[in-house]
Amino acid sequence: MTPKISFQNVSKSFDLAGQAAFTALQNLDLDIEDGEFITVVGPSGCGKSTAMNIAAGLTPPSSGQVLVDSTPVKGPGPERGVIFQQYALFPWLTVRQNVEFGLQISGRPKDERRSIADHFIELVGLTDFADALPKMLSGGMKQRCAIARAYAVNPKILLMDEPFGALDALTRVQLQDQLLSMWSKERRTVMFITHDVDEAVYLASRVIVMAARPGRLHKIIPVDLPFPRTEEMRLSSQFSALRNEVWRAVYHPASN
Ligand SMILES: Nc1ncnc2c1ncn2[C@@H]1O[C@H](COP(=O)(O)OP(=O)(O)OP(=O)(O)O)[C@@H](O)[C@H]1O
Repeated sequence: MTPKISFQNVSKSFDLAGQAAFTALQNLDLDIEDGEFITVVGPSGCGKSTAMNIAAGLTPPSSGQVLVDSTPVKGPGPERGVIFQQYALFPWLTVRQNVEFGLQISGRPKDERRSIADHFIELVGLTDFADALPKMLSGGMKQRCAIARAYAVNPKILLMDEPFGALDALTRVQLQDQLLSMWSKERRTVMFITHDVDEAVYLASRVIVMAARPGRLHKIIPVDLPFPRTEEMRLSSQFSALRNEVWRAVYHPASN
């Protein structure tokens, strides 16, 4: 099967004034299958965001290439939705208007925009706040709105850079379940960066562990837990074994 996203020998260096170029990412080879949910973990500075930004078309690679559906990425595209840790909502638009925004740009008629937006607002549990402005929402609600907005434009790929990083533990767990439930209904290919080892194991079918200096792929850990994931699974011995394996790979890469 052709991978949905294919990193092919991707490297990125940054020229630092007066110093030798800094290698943020070195020779990344990674295939992500259509409909797959992968998480990416690794110590700070190992090139996770750099890799994602290259796939998003926001940063060009120094060498190598990323293919999406066998076509080299040359810039951002509507088939790739990007969600960052900051909510990036328009403060002067309501929840519904924020979610409709991307649909408006793509020229969808008004009625259609409204029904698509309402569908995704319901999916993320914000129906009662559809007419509220972002300033009236909690951090978790803003992030749900950002997710609904990204989903509404129907991207086949979601690139998520620590989207739940700023949230409290309970909201985070709720959003993880919501995201998985949307993913199973609306099957997308997801690349999700996180610093949270539990989150990495809970969400993914494979955890991609990166190492730093230079940023590179260290290990791929398959998560053999069935979907849908449940709260009981988090407490299982299989889950703890996986969590320990990921933890060791991230924090003790030399012995793994
Ligand atoms: N525009 C830039 N100019 C110079 N160096 C950069 C630039 N962007 C990233 N870097 C460097 O590249 C390395 C990788 O950064 P990146 O943001 O990809 O890491 P990360 O794994 O996502 O880190 P974190 O987990 O802390 O977010 C870091 O050392 C960073 O300082």
